Amino acid sequence: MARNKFDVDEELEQEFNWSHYKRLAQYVKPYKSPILKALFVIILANVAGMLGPYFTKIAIDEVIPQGNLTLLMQLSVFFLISLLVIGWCMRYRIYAITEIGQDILKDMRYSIFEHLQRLPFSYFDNRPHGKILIRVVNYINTLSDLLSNGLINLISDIFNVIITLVFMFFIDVKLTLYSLLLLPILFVMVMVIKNKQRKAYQVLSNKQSNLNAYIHESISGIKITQSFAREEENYQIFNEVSEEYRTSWMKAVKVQFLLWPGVQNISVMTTCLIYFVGIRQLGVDVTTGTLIAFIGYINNFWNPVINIGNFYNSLITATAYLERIFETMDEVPDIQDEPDAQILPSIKGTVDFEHVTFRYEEGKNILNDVSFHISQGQSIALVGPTGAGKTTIINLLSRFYDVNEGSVKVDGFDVREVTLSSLRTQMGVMLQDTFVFSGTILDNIRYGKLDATEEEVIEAAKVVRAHEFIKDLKDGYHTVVEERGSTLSAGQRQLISFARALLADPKILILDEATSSIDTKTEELLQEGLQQLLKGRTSFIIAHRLSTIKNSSQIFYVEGGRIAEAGTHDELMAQRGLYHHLYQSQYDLLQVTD
Ligand SMILES: Nc1ncnc2c1ncn2[C@@H]1O[C@H](COP(=O)(O)OP(=O)(O)OP(=O)(O)O)[C@@H](O)[C@H]1O
Repeated sequence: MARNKFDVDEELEQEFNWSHYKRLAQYVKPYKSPILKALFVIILANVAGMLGPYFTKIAIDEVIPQGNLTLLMQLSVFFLISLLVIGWCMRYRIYAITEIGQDILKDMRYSIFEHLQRLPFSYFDNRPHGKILIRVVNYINTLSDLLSNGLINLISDIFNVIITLVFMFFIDVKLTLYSLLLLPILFVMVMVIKNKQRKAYQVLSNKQSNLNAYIHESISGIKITQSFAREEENYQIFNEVSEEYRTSWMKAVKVQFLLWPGVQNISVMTTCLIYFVGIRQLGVDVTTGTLIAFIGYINNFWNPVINIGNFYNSLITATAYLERIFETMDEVPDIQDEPDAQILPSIKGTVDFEHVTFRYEEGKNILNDVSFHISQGQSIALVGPTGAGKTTIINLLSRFYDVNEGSVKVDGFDVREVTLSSLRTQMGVMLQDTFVFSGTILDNIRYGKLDATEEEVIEAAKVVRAHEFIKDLKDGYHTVVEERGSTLSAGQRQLISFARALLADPKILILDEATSSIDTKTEELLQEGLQQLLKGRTSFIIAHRLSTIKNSSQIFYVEGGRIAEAGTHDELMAQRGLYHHLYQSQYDLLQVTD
Protein backbone atom coordinates (compact mmCIF):
# COMPACT_ATOMS: atom_id res chain seq x y z
CA MET A 1 0.00 0.00 0.00
CA ALA A 2 1.12 3.53 -0.72
CA ARG A 3 1.86 5.85 2.17
CA ASN A 4 -1.25 7.46 3.55
CA LYS A 5 -1.75 10.88 5.13
CA PHE A 6 -4.59 11.96 7.43
CA ASP A 7 -6.47 13.76 4.65
CA VAL A 8 -6.05 11.06 2.03
CA ASP A 9 -8.86 8.54 1.76
CA GLU A 10 -7.69 4.98 2.12
CA GLU A 11 -8.16 2.81 -0.90
CA LEU A 12 -10.05 -0.35 -0.29
CA GLU A 13 -7.50 -3.01 -1.11
CA GLN A 14 -9.98 -5.80 -0.93
CA GLU A 15 -13.47 -5.53 -2.41
CA PHE A 16 -16.37 -6.76 -0.38
CA ASN A 17 -17.69 -10.19 -1.02
CA TRP A 18 -20.32 -12.27 0.68
CA SER A 19 -17.74 -14.48 2.35
CA HIS A 20 -17.22 -11.61 4.82
CA TYR A 21 -20.59 -12.47 6.32
CA LYS A 22 -19.48 -16.08 6.56
CA ARG A 23 -16.44 -14.91 8.50
CA LEU A 24 -18.63 -12.83 10.72
CA ALA A 25 -20.71 -15.94 11.35
CA GLN A 26 -17.55 -17.66 12.65
CA TYR A 27 -17.49 -15.16 15.49
CA VAL A 28 -21.13 -15.82 16.24
CA LYS A 29 -20.76 -19.60 16.24
CA PRO A 30 -19.26 -20.04 19.73
CA TYR A 31 -22.35 -18.37 21.19
CA LYS A 32 -24.80 -20.80 19.60
CA SER A 33 -26.18 -22.05 22.88
CA PRO A 34 -26.92 -18.67 24.56
CA ILE A 35 -28.35 -17.47 21.25
CA LEU A 36 -30.69 -20.48 21.11
CA LYS A 37 -31.74 -19.86 24.71
CA ALA A 38 -32.49 -16.22 23.98
CA LEU A 39 -34.35 -17.24 20.84
CA PHE A 40 -36.52 -19.66 22.75
CA VAL A 41 -37.47 -16.90 25.18
CA ILE A 42 -38.18 -14.52 22.32
CA ILE A 43 -40.41 -17.03 20.57
CA LEU A 44 -42.22 -17.62 23.84
CA ALA A 45 -42.87 -13.88 24.04
CA ASN A 46 -44.03 -13.85 20.42
CA VAL A 47 -46.48 -16.68 20.95
CA ALA A 48 -47.78 -15.00 24.12
CA GLY A 49 -48.13 -11.80 22.09
CA MET A 50 -50.18 -13.62 19.45
CA LEU A 51 -52.74 -14.74 22.01
CA GLY A 52 -53.94 -11.21 22.88
CA PRO A 53 -55.75 -10.43 19.60
CA TYR A 54 -57.07 -14.01 19.47
CA PHE A 55 -58.60 -13.71 22.99
CA THR A 56 -60.13 -10.37 21.92
CA LYS A 57 -61.70 -12.02 18.84
CA ILE A 58 -63.23 -14.84 20.92
CA ALA A 59 -64.50 -12.36 23.51
CA ILE A 60 -66.17 -10.10 20.93
CA ASP A 61 -67.54 -12.80 18.61
CA GLU A 62 -68.57 -15.46 21.13
CA VAL A 63 -68.22 -14.79 24.87
CA ILE A 64 -69.79 -11.29 25.08
CA PRO A 65 -72.83 -12.15 22.79
CA GLN A 66 -73.44 -15.25 24.98
CA GLY A 67 -73.10 -13.15 28.14
CA ASN A 68 -70.80 -15.82 29.64
CA LEU A 69 -69.13 -13.84 32.44
CA THR A 70 -67.11 -16.79 33.82
CA LEU A 71 -65.49 -17.44 30.45
CA LEU A 72 -64.81 -13.72 30.04
CA MET A 73 -63.05 -13.69 33.42
CA GLN A 74 -61.03 -16.75 32.44
CA LEU A 75 -60.02 -15.11 29.16
CA SER A 76 -58.97 -11.96 31.05
CA VAL A 77 -56.78 -14.00 33.42
CA PHE A 78 -55.11 -15.76 30.45
CA PHE A 79 -54.59 -12.40 28.83
CA LEU A 80 -52.96 -11.07 32.00
CA ILE A 81 -50.71 -14.13 32.25
CA SER A 82 -49.67 -13.70 28.63
CA LEU A 83 -48.74 -10.06 29.40
CA LEU A 84 -46.64 -11.13 32.41
CA VAL A 85 -44.85 -13.74 30.31
CA ILE A 86 -44.12 -11.12 27.66
CA GLY A 87 -42.73 -8.74 30.31
CA TRP A 88 -40.38 -11.35 31.79
CA CYS A 89 -39.23 -12.49 28.34
CA MET A 90 -38.45 -8.94 27.27
CA ARG A 91 -36.32 -8.37 30.35
CA TYR A 92 -34.37 -11.59 29.77
CA ARG A 93 -33.98 -10.85 26.09
CA ILE A 94 -32.47 -7.37 26.59
CA TYR A 95 -29.86 -8.65 29.02
CA ALA A 96 -29.01 -11.83 27.10
CA ILE A 97 -28.62 -10.28 23.68
CA THR A 98 -26.56 -7.38 24.95
CA GLU A 99 -24.21 -9.83 26.61
CA ILE A 100 -23.91 -12.02 23.50
CA GLY A 101 -23.29 -8.99 21.27
CA GLN A 102 -20.60 -7.60 23.56
CA ASP A 103 -18.89 -10.99 23.80
CA ILE A 104 -18.71 -11.27 20.03
CA LEU A 105 -17.31 -7.75 19.74
CA LYS A 106 -14.72 -8.53 22.39
CA ASP A 107 -13.58 -11.57 20.39
CA MET A 108 -13.34 -9.55 17.19
CA ARG A 109 -11.45 -6.77 18.93
CA TYR A 110 -9.05 -9.35 20.32
CA SER A 111 -8.48 -10.88 16.86
CA ILE A 112 -7.67 -7.56 15.26
CA PHE A 113 -5.46 -6.44 18.15
CA GLU A 114 -3.61 -9.73 18.21
CA HIS A 115 -3.00 -9.45 14.49
CA LEU A 116 -1.84 -5.85 14.78
CA GLN A 117 0.75 -6.88 17.37
CA ARG A 118 2.34 -9.14 14.79
CA LEU A 119 2.38 -6.74 11.86
CA PRO A 120 5.81 -5.47 10.87
CA PHE A 121 7.17 -1.93 11.23
CA SER A 122 6.45 -1.32 7.55
CA TYR A 123 2.69 -1.60 8.14
CA PHE A 124 2.82 1.13 10.79
CA ASP A 125 5.25 3.22 8.71
CA ASN A 126 2.66 3.46 5.96
CA ARG A 127 -0.41 4.80 7.71
CA PRO A 128 -1.36 7.32 10.37
CA HIS A 129 -1.88 5.54 13.66
CA GLY A 130 -5.26 7.18 14.12
CA LYS A 131 -6.48 5.24 11.09
CA ILE A 132 -5.41 1.99 12.70
CA LEU A 133 -6.92 2.92 16.04
CA ILE A 134 -10.34 3.63 14.58
CA ARG A 135 -10.57 0.10 13.19
CA VAL A 136 -9.98 -1.52 16.53
CA VAL A 137 -12.32 0.69 18.50
CA ASN A 138 -14.93 2.59 16.48
CA TYR A 139 -15.44 0.32 13.49
CA ILE A 140 -15.88 -2.70 15.70
CA ASN A 141 -18.31 -0.73 17.86
CA THR A 142 -20.45 0.06 14.84
CA LEU A 143 -21.17 -3.67 14.62
CA SER A 144 -22.48 -3.65 18.17
CA ASP A 145 -26.10 -3.06 17.29
CA LEU A 146 -26.00 -5.48 14.40
CA LEU A 147 -24.57 -8.29 16.48
CA SER A 148 -26.55 -7.77 19.64
CA ASN A 149 -30.06 -6.58 18.86
CA GLY A 150 -29.87 -6.98 15.11
CA LEU A 151 -28.98 -10.62 14.85
CA ILE A 152 -31.34 -11.99 17.48
CA ASN A 153 -34.13 -9.63 16.52
CA LEU A 154 -33.76 -10.81 12.95
CA ILE A 155 -34.33 -14.42 13.87
CA SER A 156 -37.10 -13.50 16.26
CA ASP A 157 -38.71 -11.22 13.66
CA ILE A 158 -38.62 -13.98 11.04
CA PHE A 159 -40.36 -16.30 13.53
CA ASN A 160 -42.77 -13.55 14.40
CA VAL A 161 -43.72 -13.01 10.77
CA ILE A 162 -44.21 -16.76 10.26
CA ILE A 163 -46.28 -17.25 13.41
CA THR A 164 -48.41 -14.17 12.63
CA LEU A 165 -48.98 -15.41 9.10
CA VAL A 166 -50.07 -18.80 10.45
CA PHE A 167 -52.60 -17.10 12.75
CA MET A 168 -53.75 -14.83 9.95
CA PHE A 169 -54.27 -17.67 7.47
CA PHE A 170 -56.05 -19.60 10.19
CA ILE A 171 -58.52 -16.74 10.76
CA ASP A 172 -59.08 -15.46 7.21
CA VAL A 173 -57.23 -16.50 4.04
CA LYS A 174 -58.57 -13.74 1.80
CA LEU A 175 -57.70 -10.88 4.19
CA THR A 176 -54.23 -12.42 4.65
CA LEU A 177 -53.60 -12.35 0.92
CA TYR A 178 -54.70 -8.70 0.79
CA SER A 179 -52.24 -7.97 3.59
CA LEU A 180 -49.36 -9.31 1.49
CA LEU A 181 -50.33 -7.43 -1.67
CA LEU A 182 -47.95 -4.48 -1.22
CA LEU A 183 -44.95 -6.48 -0.02
CA PRO A 184 -43.16 -6.66 -3.42
CA ILE A 185 -42.89 -2.85 -3.49
CA LEU A 186 -40.77 -3.08 -0.36
CA PHE A 187 -38.36 -5.58 -1.94
CA VAL A 188 -37.88 -3.35 -4.98
CA MET A 189 -37.11 -0.37 -2.73
CA VAL A 190 -34.53 -2.30 -0.74
CA MET A 191 -32.74 -3.45 -3.88
CA VAL A 192 -32.62 0.04 -5.35
CA ILE A 193 -31.22 1.68 -2.23
CA LYS A 194 -28.68 -1.03 -1.33
CA ASN A 195 -25.71 -0.04 -3.50
CA LYS A 196 -26.08 3.68 -2.94
CA GLN A 197 -26.14 3.10 0.76
CA ARG A 198 -23.03 0.93 0.83
CA LYS A 199 -21.05 3.50 -1.19
CA ALA A 200 -22.23 6.34 1.03
CA TYR A 201 -21.06 4.47 4.12
CA GLN A 202 -17.70 3.63 2.56
CA VAL A 203 -17.12 7.35 2.05
CA LEU A 204 -18.31 8.04 5.59
CA SER A 205 -15.93 5.48 7.10
CA ASN A 206 -13.06 7.08 5.20
CA LYS A 207 -13.87 10.55 6.42
CA GLN A 208 -14.28 9.26 9.96
CA SER A 209 -10.88 7.63 9.69
CA ASN A 210 -9.29 10.86 8.40
CA LEU A 211 -10.76 12.85 11.27
CA ASN A 212 -9.50 10.33 13.78
CA ALA A 213 -6.04 10.35 12.22
CA TYR A 214 -5.87 14.14 12.39
CA ILE A 215 -6.99 14.26 16.02
CA HIS A 216 -4.46 11.56 16.92
CA GLU A 217 -1.66 13.36 15.12
CA SER A 218 -2.60 16.69 16.70
CA ILE A 219 -2.56 15.27 20.21
CA SER A 220 0.77 13.52 19.64
CA GLY A 221 2.27 16.74 18.30
CA ILE A 222 0.60 19.13 20.74
CA LYS A 223 3.87 20.35 22.25
CA ILE A 224 5.25 21.31 18.85
CA THR A 225 1.94 22.92 17.87
CA GLN A 226 1.93 25.10 20.95
CA SER A 227 5.63 25.95 20.73
CA PHE A 228 5.13 27.19 17.18
CA ALA A 229 1.76 28.80 18.03
CA ARG A 230 0.15 26.90 15.17
CA GLU A 231 -3.25 26.55 16.85
CA GLU A 232 -5.16 28.80 14.42
CA GLU A 233 -3.87 26.88 11.41
CA ASN A 234 -4.79 23.60 13.07
CA TYR A 235 -8.35 24.79 13.87
CA GLN A 236 -8.78 25.46 10.19
CA ILE A 237 -7.50 22.05 9.11
CA PHE A 238 -9.62 20.38 11.76
CA ASN A 239 -12.68 22.29 10.57
CA GLU A 240 -12.13 21.18 7.00
CA VAL A 241 -11.66 17.52 7.92
CA SER A 242 -14.61 17.70 10.30
CA GLU A 243 -16.82 19.36 7.66
CA GLU A 244 -16.03 16.58 5.18
CA TYR A 245 -17.08 14.08 7.83
CA ARG A 246 -20.32 15.96 8.52
CA THR A 247 -21.19 16.19 4.82
CA SER A 248 -20.56 12.50 4.22
CA TRP A 249 -22.60 11.66 7.32
CA MET A 250 -25.55 13.68 6.04
CA LYS A 251 -25.32 12.02 2.62
CA ALA A 252 -25.18 8.53 4.12
CA VAL A 253 -28.09 9.18 6.46
CA LYS A 254 -30.18 10.64 3.64
CA VAL A 255 -29.77 7.43 1.66
CA GLN A 256 -30.28 5.21 4.67
CA PHE A 257 -33.51 6.87 5.72
CA LEU A 258 -35.08 6.64 2.30
CA LEU A 259 -36.26 3.19 3.29
CA TRP A 260 -37.92 3.99 6.60
CA PRO A 261 -40.78 6.28 5.40
CA GLY A 262 -41.32 3.94 2.45
CA VAL A 263 -41.91 0.97 4.73
CA GLN A 264 -44.14 3.01 7.04
CA ASN A 265 -46.28 4.16 4.12
CA ILE A 266 -46.70 0.64 2.81
CA SER A 267 -47.74 -0.59 6.24
CA VAL A 268 -50.33 2.21 6.65
CA MET A 269 -51.64 1.56 3.14
CA THR A 270 -52.02 -2.14 3.96
CA THR A 271 -54.02 -1.33 7.13
CA CYS A 272 -56.30 0.98 5.07
CA LEU A 273 -56.72 -1.78 2.49
CA ILE A 274 -57.77 -4.29 5.19
CA TYR A 275 -60.26 -1.81 6.68
CA PHE A 276 -61.60 -1.14 3.20
CA VAL A 277 -61.96 -4.81 2.23
CA GLY A 278 -62.97 -5.91 5.76
CA ILE A 279 -65.75 -3.33 6.23
CA ARG A 280 -67.21 -4.14 2.76
CA GLN A 281 -67.26 -7.81 3.67
CA LEU A 282 -68.54 -7.24 7.23
CA GLY A 283 -71.46 -9.50 7.87
CA VAL A 284 -70.82 -11.35 4.55
CA ASP A 285 -67.80 -13.47 5.34
CA VAL A 286 -65.94 -11.28 7.89
CA THR A 287 -67.08 -10.91 11.51
CA THR A 288 -66.37 -7.79 13.64
CA GLY A 289 -64.09 -9.87 15.90
CA THR A 290 -62.12 -11.14 12.89
CA LEU A 291 -61.63 -7.59 11.56
CA ILE A 292 -60.46 -6.25 14.94
CA ALA A 293 -58.13 -9.26 15.42
CA PHE A 294 -56.81 -8.78 11.90
CA ILE A 295 -55.92 -5.15 12.45
CA GLY A 296 -53.92 -6.36 15.49
CA TYR A 297 -52.20 -8.99 13.39
CA ILE A 298 -51.37 -6.52 10.63
CA ASN A 299 -49.33 -4.59 13.18
CA ASN A 300 -47.79 -7.82 14.42
CA PHE A 301 -46.88 -8.61 10.84
CA TRP A 302 -45.59 -5.24 9.70
CA ASN A 303 -43.56 -4.39 12.79
CA PRO A 304 -41.18 -7.33 12.27
CA VAL A 305 -41.12 -6.68 8.51
CA ILE A 306 -40.04 -3.11 9.25
CA ASN A 307 -37.44 -4.49 11.66
CA ILE A 308 -36.12 -6.90 9.04
CA GLY A 309 -35.87 -3.97 6.62
CA ASN A 310 -33.93 -2.04 9.26
CA PHE A 311 -31.66 -5.01 9.90
CA TYR A 312 -30.87 -5.18 6.23
CA ASN A 313 -30.15 -1.48 6.36
CA SER A 314 -27.73 -1.91 9.26
CA LEU A 315 -26.12 -4.84 7.51
CA ILE A 316 -25.38 -2.75 4.45
CA THR A 317 -24.07 0.04 6.67
CA ALA A 318 -21.93 -2.33 8.68
CA THR A 319 -20.54 -3.78 5.47
CA ALA A 320 -18.50 -0.64 4.90
CA TYR A 321 -16.87 -1.13 8.32
CA LEU A 322 -16.60 -4.91 8.09
CA GLU A 323 -14.55 -4.53 4.92
CA ARG A 324 -12.02 -2.42 6.79
CA ILE A 325 -11.89 -4.72 9.78
CA PHE A 326 -11.27 -7.84 7.72
CA GLU A 327 -8.85 -5.97 5.49
CA THR A 328 -6.70 -5.32 8.57
CA MET A 329 -7.05 -8.90 9.77
CA ASP A 330 -6.02 -10.12 6.31
CA GLU A 331 -2.92 -7.98 6.21
CA VAL A 332 -0.18 -10.55 5.77
CA PRO A 333 2.79 -9.76 7.99
CA ASP A 334 5.68 -9.75 5.53
CA ILE A 335 7.97 -10.39 8.48
CA GLN A 336 6.83 -13.62 10.05
CA ASP A 337 8.09 -17.07 10.90
CA GLU A 338 8.69 -19.28 7.89
CA PRO A 339 6.70 -22.53 8.06
CA ASP A 340 9.90 -24.47 8.73
CA ALA A 341 11.51 -21.84 10.97
CA GLN A 342 13.57 -23.35 13.77
CA ILE A 343 14.13 -22.11 17.27
CA LEU A 344 17.40 -20.26 17.52
CA PRO A 345 19.45 -22.08 20.16
CA SER A 346 21.11 -20.11 22.90
CA ILE A 347 23.52 -17.92 20.95
CA LYS A 348 27.12 -16.89 21.50
CA GLY A 349 26.71 -13.63 19.61
CA THR A 350 28.53 -13.74 16.29
CA VAL A 351 26.96 -11.62 13.57
CA ASP A 352 27.49 -11.69 9.82
CA PHE A 353 26.14 -9.35 7.18
CA GLU A 354 26.71 -10.98 3.79
CA HIS A 355 26.32 -8.75 0.73
CA VAL A 356 23.30 -7.03 2.23
CA THR A 357 21.32 -4.67 0.05
CA PHE A 358 18.24 -3.05 1.52
CA ARG A 359 15.65 -0.42 0.60
CA TYR A 360 12.50 0.80 2.33
CA GLU A 361 11.04 1.89 -0.97
CA GLU A 362 11.60 0.73 -4.53
CA GLY A 363 14.35 2.56 -6.33
CA LYS A 364 16.17 3.95 -3.27
CA ASN A 365 18.76 1.62 -1.79
CA ILE A 366 19.68 2.51 1.78
CA LEU A 367 22.35 -0.20 2.11
CA ASN A 368 24.36 -1.43 -0.85
CA ASP A 369 26.21 -4.73 -0.74
CA VAL A 370 27.23 -4.40 2.92
CA SER A 371 29.34 -7.23 4.41
CA PHE A 372 31.00 -7.60 7.80
CA HIS A 373 31.77 -10.21 10.44
CA ILE A 374 31.49 -9.57 14.18
CA SER A 375 32.95 -12.06 16.64
CA GLN A 376 31.40 -13.01 19.92
CA GLY A 377 31.76 -10.34 22.59
CA GLN A 378 32.92 -7.52 20.32
CA SER A 379 31.51 -4.05 20.73
CA ILE A 380 30.77 -2.33 17.46
CA ALA A 381 30.14 1.35 17.11
CA LEU A 382 28.21 2.64 14.15
CA VAL A 383 28.94 6.25 13.32
CA GLY A 384 28.33 8.47 10.33
CA PRO A 385 26.16 11.26 9.05
CA THR A 386 22.45 11.57 9.73
CA GLY A 387 20.33 9.31 7.55
CA ALA A 388 23.33 7.18 6.51
CA GLY A 389 21.69 3.87 7.49
CA LYS A 390 23.02 3.09 10.98
CA THR A 391 19.60 2.40 12.51
CA THR A 392 18.71 0.46 9.39
CA ILE A 393 21.61 -1.93 10.02
CA ILE A 394 20.37 -2.76 13.51
CA ASN A 395 16.77 -2.96 12.28
CA LEU A 396 17.88 -5.71 9.92
CA LEU A 397 19.72 -7.52 12.68
CA SER A 398 16.55 -7.72 14.79
CA ARG A 399 14.65 -8.59 11.62
CA PHE A 400 12.28 -5.66 11.84
CA TYR A 401 12.67 -5.60 8.07
CA ASP A 402 13.96 -8.24 5.65
CA VAL A 403 16.94 -7.66 3.43
CA ASN A 404 16.32 -7.34 -0.31
CA GLU A 405 19.54 -9.11 -1.22
CA GLY A 406 22.14 -11.04 0.76
CA SER A 407 21.66 -12.30 4.28
CA VAL A 408 22.01 -11.43 7.94
CA LYS A 409 23.27 -14.24 10.15
CA VAL A 410 23.45 -14.67 13.90
CA ASP A 411 25.72 -17.52 15.05
CA GLY A 412 25.58 -18.76 11.45
CA PHE A 413 21.76 -18.88 11.37
CA ASP A 414 20.06 -16.77 8.73
CA VAL A 415 17.64 -14.58 10.73
CA ARG A 416 14.88 -15.45 8.26
CA GLU A 417 15.18 -19.13 9.06
CA VAL A 418 14.65 -18.89 12.83
CA THR A 419 11.56 -17.91 14.78
CA LEU A 420 11.22 -14.21 15.48
CA SER A 421 10.63 -14.74 19.14
CA SER A 422 13.71 -16.93 19.65
CA LEU A 423 15.78 -14.32 17.82
CA ARG A 424 14.43 -11.23 19.52
CA THR A 425 14.40 -12.59 23.05
CA GLN A 426 18.16 -13.03 22.78
CA MET A 427 18.68 -9.42 21.85
CA GLY A 428 18.35 -6.39 24.06
CA VAL A 429 17.31 -3.47 21.95
CA MET A 430 17.18 0.10 22.98
CA LEU A 431 15.79 2.12 20.13
CA GLN A 432 16.26 5.78 19.40
CA ASP A 433 12.73 6.75 20.38
CA THR A 434 12.66 5.51 23.94
CA PHE A 435 9.15 4.59 24.92
CA VAL A 436 7.82 4.48 28.41
CA PHE A 437 4.51 2.72 28.93
CA SER A 438 1.86 3.81 31.40
CA GLY A 439 2.43 1.94 34.66
CA THR A 440 5.07 1.87 37.37
CA ILE A 441 8.77 2.31 36.76
CA LEU A 442 9.16 -1.27 37.95
CA ASP A 443 6.75 -2.54 35.26
CA ASN A 444 8.57 -0.54 32.64
CA ILE A 445 11.98 -1.97 33.44
CA ARG A 446 10.49 -5.43 33.73
CA TYR A 447 8.84 -5.11 30.32
CA GLY A 448 11.09 -7.58 28.54
CA LYS A 449 11.47 -10.01 31.46
CA LEU A 450 8.22 -10.31 33.28
CA ASP A 451 9.50 -12.74 35.88
CA ALA A 452 12.36 -10.51 37.03
CA THR A 453 12.39 -9.93 40.78
CA GLU A 454 12.42 -6.44 42.25
CA GLU A 455 16.04 -6.99 43.29
CA GLU A 456 17.04 -7.80 39.71
CA VAL A 457 15.27 -4.67 38.48
CA ILE A 458 17.09 -2.54 41.04
CA GLU A 459 20.37 -4.20 40.12
CA ALA A 460 19.90 -3.33 36.43
CA ALA A 461 18.88 0.21 37.34
CA LYS A 462 22.02 0.61 39.47
CA VAL A 463 24.27 -0.51 36.62
CA VAL A 464 22.87 2.13 34.29
CA ARG A 465 22.84 4.73 37.08
CA ALA A 466 19.05 5.06 36.99
CA HIS A 467 18.72 4.01 40.62
CA GLU A 468 19.81 7.44 41.88
CA PHE A 469 16.90 9.30 40.39
CA ILE A 470 14.33 6.52 40.81
CA LYS A 471 14.86 6.22 44.57
CA ASP A 472 14.23 9.95 44.91
CA LEU A 473 10.83 9.72 43.19
CA LYS A 474 7.68 9.91 45.33
CA ASP A 475 7.05 6.17 45.35
CA GLY A 476 10.46 4.99 44.18
CA TYR A 477 10.21 2.06 41.81
CA HIS A 478 6.45 2.01 42.31
CA THR A 479 5.97 5.53 40.99
CA VAL A 480 3.36 5.52 38.26
CA VAL A 481 4.42 7.19 35.03
CA GLU A 482 2.16 8.23 32.18
CA GLU A 483 2.27 6.87 28.65
CA ARG A 484 5.37 8.20 26.88
CA GLY A 485 6.75 9.10 30.30
CA SER A 486 5.79 12.75 29.98
CA THR A 487 6.53 13.32 33.67
CA LEU A 488 10.14 12.19 33.25
CA SER A 489 13.02 13.99 31.60
CA ALA A 490 14.35 12.67 28.29
CA GLY A 491 17.52 11.48 30.00
CA GLN A 492 15.54 9.66 32.71
CA ARG A 493 13.46 7.92 30.05
CA GLN A 494 16.67 6.81 28.37
CA LEU A 495 18.03 5.41 31.61
CA ILE A 496 14.81 3.44 32.14
CA SER A 497 14.95 2.03 28.62
CA PHE A 498 18.57 1.21 29.21
CA ALA A 499 17.76 -0.74 32.35
CA ARG A 500 14.94 -2.51 30.46
CA ALA A 501 17.35 -3.62 27.72
CA LEU A 502 19.93 -4.86 30.21
CA LEU A 503 17.52 -6.72 32.44
CA ALA A 504 16.63 -9.07 29.61
CA ASP A 505 20.25 -10.31 29.86
CA PRO A 506 20.73 -10.44 26.11
CA LYS A 507 23.67 -11.97 24.25
CA ILE A 508 23.50 -9.17 21.73
CA LEU A 509 22.89 -5.67 22.96
CA ILE A 510 21.78 -2.93 20.61
CA LEU A 511 21.92 0.66 21.77
CA ASP A 512 20.71 3.29 19.36
CA GLU A 513 21.58 6.75 20.59
CA ALA A 514 21.10 5.37 24.07
CA THR A 515 22.89 8.13 25.87
CA SER A 516 22.21 11.17 23.71
CA SER A 517 20.04 12.89 26.36
CA ILE A 518 22.11 11.94 29.38
CA ASP A 519 24.41 14.49 30.95
CA THR A 520 28.13 13.81 30.59
CA LYS A 521 28.65 13.13 34.28
CA THR A 522 25.95 10.48 34.50
CA GLU A 523 27.18 9.09 31.22
CA GLU A 524 30.69 8.64 32.56
CA LEU A 525 29.30 6.68 35.50
CA LEU A 526 27.03 4.73 33.19
CA GLN A 527 29.93 3.84 30.91
CA GLU A 528 31.75 2.28 33.86
CA GLY A 529 28.83 0.03 34.67
CA LEU A 530 28.30 -0.67 31.05
CA GLN A 531 31.86 -1.80 30.43
CA GLN A 532 31.44 -4.56 33.00
CA LEU A 533 28.12 -5.50 31.56
CA LEU A 534 29.27 -5.62 27.96
CA LYS A 535 31.90 -8.21 28.84
CA GLY A 536 31.12 -11.40 26.95
CA ARG A 537 28.29 -9.81 25.01
CA THR A 538 28.24 -8.59 21.45
CA SER A 539 27.05 -5.03 21.28
CA PHE A 540 26.11 -2.52 18.63
CA ILE A 541 26.23 1.07 19.69
CA ILE A 542 25.09 3.98 17.60
CA ALA A 543 26.31 7.26 18.96
CA HIS A 544 26.82 10.72 17.61
CA ARG A 545 28.93 11.71 20.62
CA LEU A 546 32.15 9.99 19.58
CA SER A 547 33.79 10.28 23.00
CA THR A 548 31.42 7.52 24.17
CA ILE A 549 32.54 4.91 21.64
CA LYS A 550 36.29 5.38 21.58
CA ASN A 551 36.89 2.09 23.35
CA SER A 552 34.78 -0.03 20.97
CA SER A 553 36.44 -3.11 19.43
CA GLN A 554 35.55 -1.79 16.01
CA ILE A 555 34.08 1.42 14.67
CA PHE A 556 32.14 1.39 11.40
CA TYR A 557 31.77 4.67 9.58
CA VAL A 558 28.57 4.31 7.57
CA GLU A 559 28.03 6.52 4.57
CA GLY A 560 26.41 6.30 1.15
CA GLY A 561 24.81 2.92 1.84
CA ARG A 562 28.08 1.19 2.74
CA ILE A 563 30.70 0.91 5.45
CA ALA A 564 33.16 3.47 4.29
CA GLU A 565 35.72 2.92 7.06
CA ALA A 566 36.22 0.23 9.69
CA GLY A 567 38.76 -0.17 12.49
CA THR A 568 39.56 0.79 16.05
CA HIS A 569 39.56 4.41 17.13
CA ASP A 570 43.34 4.59 16.89
CA GLU A 571 43.47 2.92 13.49
CA LEU A 572 40.82 5.21 12.06
CA MET A 573 42.45 8.29 13.53
CA ALA A 574 45.74 7.20 11.96
CA GLN A 575 44.01 6.83 8.57
CA ARG A 576 43.03 10.50 8.75
CA GLY A 577 39.91 9.82 6.73
CA LEU A 578 36.20 10.38 7.33
CA TYR A 579 36.19 9.27 10.97
CA HIS A 580 39.21 11.37 11.75
CA HIS A 581 37.52 14.36 10.18
CA LEU A 582 34.31 13.78 12.17
CA TYR A 583 36.18 13.27 15.41
CA GLN A 584 38.30 16.31 14.85
CA SER A 585 35.30 18.51 14.12
CA GLN A 586 33.59 17.37 17.34
CA TYR A 587 36.77 17.93 19.27
CA ASP A 588 37.15 21.43 17.81
CA LEU A 589 33.56 22.20 18.66
CA LEU A 590 34.15 21.13 22.24
CA GLN A 591 37.21 23.37 22.46
CA VAL A 592 35.16 26.32 21.18
CA THR A 593 32.32 25.73 23.64
CA ASP A 594 34.78 25.35 26.49
N1 LIG B 1 10.52 3.48 7.61
C1 LIG B 1 11.19 4.09 6.64
N2 LIG B 1 10.66 4.19 5.42
C2 LIG B 1 11.34 4.80 4.42
N3 LIG B 1 12.54 5.33 4.56
C3 LIG B 1 13.14 5.27 5.75
C4 LIG B 1 12.48 4.65 6.86
N4 LIG B 1 13.31 4.70 7.93
C5 LIG B 1 14.41 5.35 7.49
N5 LIG B 1 14.32 5.68 6.20
C6 LIG B 1 15.36 6.33 5.39
O1 LIG B 1 16.48 5.49 5.40
C7 LIG B 1 17.69 6.25 5.53
C8 LIG B 1 18.52 5.70 6.67
O2 LIG B 1 17.83 5.91 7.88
P1 LIG B 1 18.44 5.47 9.28
O3 LIG B 1 17.42 5.72 10.30
O4 LIG B 1 19.00 4.12 9.15
O5 LIG B 1 19.63 6.52 9.40
P2 LIG B 1 20.65 6.74 10.59
O6 LIG B 1 22.00 6.62 10.01
O7 LIG B 1 20.32 5.89 11.73
O8 LIG B 1 20.33 8.28 10.88
P3 LIG B 1 20.40 9.06 12.29
O9 LIG B 1 21.82 9.24 12.62
O10 LIG B 1 19.77 10.37 11.92
O11 LIG B 1 19.61 8.30 13.27
C9 LIG B 1 17.25 7.69 5.70
O12 LIG B 1 17.46 8.34 4.46
C10 LIG B 1 15.78 7.64 6.00
O13 LIG B 1 15.13 8.70 5.38
